[in-house]
Amino acid sequence: SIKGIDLSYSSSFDGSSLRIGIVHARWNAPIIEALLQGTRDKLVQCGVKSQNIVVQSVPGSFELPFATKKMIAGSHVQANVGTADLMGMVDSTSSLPTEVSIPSGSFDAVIAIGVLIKGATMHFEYISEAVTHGLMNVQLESGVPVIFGVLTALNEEQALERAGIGKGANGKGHNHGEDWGAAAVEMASNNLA
Ligand SMILES: O=Nc1c(NC[C@H](O)[C@H](O)[C@H](O)CO)[nH]c(=O)[nH]c1=O
Repeated sequence: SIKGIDLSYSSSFDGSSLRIGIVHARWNAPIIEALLQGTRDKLVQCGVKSQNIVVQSVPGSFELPFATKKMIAGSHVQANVGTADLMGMVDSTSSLPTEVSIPSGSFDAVIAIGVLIKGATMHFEYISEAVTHGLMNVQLESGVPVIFGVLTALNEEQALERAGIGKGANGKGHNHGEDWGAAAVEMASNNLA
């Protein structure tokens, strides 16, 4: 489609050998949850194994660049046991969730997800600008693709529509998480080539 990513092309990438990180903010949680689900579904649809998807949350979008940098650098992240098991770092007697250190170079791409909604002050503009530049810097410095999954909405309805859960007259909208999942598989695959 003209507006979105040409999904038909990106679905030709095989995600079965990829390890993808997702860092998401917790502000506007219901919208985050929908975006996270859309992202996960698309990753799995592209062949990424669920145990190779490591999800970490941070308080808000302003924390996304720092957490993304740490995830790429390799540090203690709250990994699902599947990933830890895969790396042979956790015995089966451990309880969930497991804090393990994921070695650097573990992720082929990281998706940063946040929902910024304009309030009455300039807070929104400053965070949006800082987060956008921050994530771009992490990507260029690390050489690991960072997918920009931050909605910068002027009102809640705009955000809901972009998470595919809109309530407006023109329907529910499109879940942009699907585009981010497809972009992650494409960029990660090309980065390995
Ligand atoms: O203000 N609105 C928002 C917000 N503020 C918190 C900020 O990201 C950060 O967590 C704190 O400033 C602490 O550093 N974070 C969001 O993800 N969306 C918003 O809409």
